Amino acid sequence: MNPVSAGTGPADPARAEAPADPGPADPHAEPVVLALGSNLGDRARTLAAAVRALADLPGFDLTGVSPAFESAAVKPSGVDETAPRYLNSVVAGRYTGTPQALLDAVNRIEADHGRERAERWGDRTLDIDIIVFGTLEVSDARLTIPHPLAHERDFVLAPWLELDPEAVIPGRGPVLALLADLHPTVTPYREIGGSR
Ligand SMILES: Nc1ncnc2c1ncn2[C@@H]1O[C@H](COP(=O)(O)OP(=O)(O)OP(=O)(O)O)[C@@H](O)[C@H]1O
Ligand SMILES: Nc1nc2c(c(=O)[nH]1)N=C(CO)CN2
Repeated sequence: MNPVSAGTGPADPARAEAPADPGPADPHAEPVVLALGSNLGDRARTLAAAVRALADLPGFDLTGVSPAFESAAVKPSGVDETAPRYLNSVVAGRYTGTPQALLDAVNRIEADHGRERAERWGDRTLDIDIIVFGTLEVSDARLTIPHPLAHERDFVLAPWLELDPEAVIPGRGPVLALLADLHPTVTPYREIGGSR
């Protein structure tokens, strides 16, 4: 089974006008899954803009965008019902660069959307985490892949499962089984996307 098997989810409406035949897939591209989150500002608009920025990224071929899910903010001290609620979505694609180059790119997209880093798990306009990068395992000062907390976050697993019912986190197991073990905190929101 393909550990990521991206591309089975709904297409991004923002790309509906793209040419129908994108040509053959790059054999060197790795299937990647990214988790997007926002709890400040116009969250749906920000997530849609982030999806478009990813689609425009050189070397990134967008293959799927999940519906958005809403949930209360998880803080280091636990669920904070007083904080602005999050919208989360998951994006699948194929990427030809290195994981570090993808991290640089997503950090730039976050910065372009006003992301500020003040406190751990602080409220944010946009967060983009790299969840998996093919079957690669990375552990260096800047990057841990698979994302070390993805398996325990239903705000990551629930949208990902919608996109890919066969998804697996290398070393952790099927997303379906991981999600079944969690107390559900998310509620469906709606499709993100929108026009440019
Ligand atoms: N898989 C990954 N995806 C994104 N960032 C990562 C990853 N692994 C390590 N990092 C590092 O984490 C740093 C902090 O990221 P960020 O501020 O977005 O964390 P956070 O979103 O608050 O927390 P969390 O990583 O638990 O979601 C980034 O600058 C990056 O170097
Ligand atoms: N509901 C929710 N809570 C969070 C989220 C998130 O995306 N959704 N992201 C965090 C740090 O990345 C911390 N807490």
